[in-house]
Amino acid sequence: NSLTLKHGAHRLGKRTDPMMERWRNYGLGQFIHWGLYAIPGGHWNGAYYGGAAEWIRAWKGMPNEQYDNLYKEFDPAEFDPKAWAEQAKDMGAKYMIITTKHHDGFCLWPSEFTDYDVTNTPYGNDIIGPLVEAYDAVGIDVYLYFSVMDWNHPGYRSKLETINDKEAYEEFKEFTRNQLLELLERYPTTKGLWFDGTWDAAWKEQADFADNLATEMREMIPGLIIGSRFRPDDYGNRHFDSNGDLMGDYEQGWERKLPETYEETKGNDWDCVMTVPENQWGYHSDWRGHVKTSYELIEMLVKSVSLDGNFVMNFGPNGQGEIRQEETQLAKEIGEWMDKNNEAIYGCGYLDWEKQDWGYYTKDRQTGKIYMIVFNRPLNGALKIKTPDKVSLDKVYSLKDSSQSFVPEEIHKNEFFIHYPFSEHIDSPIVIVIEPSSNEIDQNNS
Ligand SMILES: C[C@@H]1N[C@@H](c2cn(-c3ccccc3)nn2)[C@H](O)[C@@H]1O
Repeated sequence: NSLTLKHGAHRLGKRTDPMMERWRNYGLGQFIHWGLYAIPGGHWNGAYYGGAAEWIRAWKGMPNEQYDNLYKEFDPAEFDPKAWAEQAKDMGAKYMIITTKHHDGFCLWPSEFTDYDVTNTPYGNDIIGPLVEAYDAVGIDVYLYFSVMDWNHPGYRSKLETINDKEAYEEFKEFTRNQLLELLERYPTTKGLWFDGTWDAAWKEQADFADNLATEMREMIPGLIIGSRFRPDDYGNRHFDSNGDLMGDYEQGWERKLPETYEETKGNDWDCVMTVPENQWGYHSDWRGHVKTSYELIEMLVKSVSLDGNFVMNFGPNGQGEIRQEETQLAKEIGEWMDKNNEAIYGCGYLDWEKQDWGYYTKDRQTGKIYMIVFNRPLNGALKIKTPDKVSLDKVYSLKDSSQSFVPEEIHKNEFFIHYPFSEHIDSPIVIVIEPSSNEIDQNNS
């Protein structure tokens, strides 16, 4: 039996409007984490910080007042929003999420409501506006990342214990509302907000405030897309309300991890946001541990799309506003693969055929075309396919060369082998297209 919630999910099932349709067909996105934390880049006073670089202020090796004076050094001479947008375009990203304000509270836009923003730095200019403009100009939709948690604001509290806490927090809520409405006012082409820093107990008590604020934001920009990490329900639950229903427009919980099965996605829209190293969002000058290859990132992208999600790869520009060489190389390699294979990504999603060891299926939601994206080729070159009843595989060909067609060998009822001649050296995933046969429709109509 379900609880009656005032501030639980306001919609069951997926949004079906055009803005959300556009969102679910993106496939690939770019996250950009940029701010004052890029200046120390994971080091301070010659010491190495092993945590996430954008969290360096929380490290005992970084005295708060020293961090809080970094804004006096912010002057990114190499910042080139057009170049960033061009690179993202070449990589094949369809949307970009930019940190407007991270947990440290520093604002990359001129905010009327705080002095802790770009205008009070040697650089002095708005960062967000030129980025929105540059990305809009190349047709990449922009989403604004906003951290509710704000270590700089005097009214911020992680929990509300005293009367003072509650009074201070009321000011903080007003400040948060003001900044969000200001962002939507200043950047009306933004398609949505990516909220973070909403796990605090204090925020989890703000169901009514957050619900009203979400309504207000959607009135300002109809169709605005907001994930499940923004608001708490009547009992402080985020992502899924106390009845287990998804709050917001898509599930936003897949941070540095991916679902394994379609069942885990609960049939919701979702995005996965992913770091290149194990756990660095902001710029760290000394990446340690495993740094993902473009092969791994492409596999995560394909896996996301095969389970009806979007995959968002993170970039952390340095204190001068440069994209680091490792990320430039990855963007180039991913872009090369996307140039040849994006037909199997854009506008595609989950296919309910049994997953096979060789890789992932995606299905074009418009045409019904099926794509086999092969990562693990069997030593005998035989790619197994198990189909539902009444499906025949009468048009199968290589995406790279549609004249290279295949005649599947039926080995059992609804079970086939495609014998792919893995003669030439192949070091990136190949895509085989299966065009749905019309006879299934005939049979349905027969
Ligand atoms: C999108 C990513 N979310 C931020 C984050 C994640 N976390 C976090 C906090 C507690 C447990 C697990 C993760 N804290 N901040 C990271 O700093 C980055 O912005």
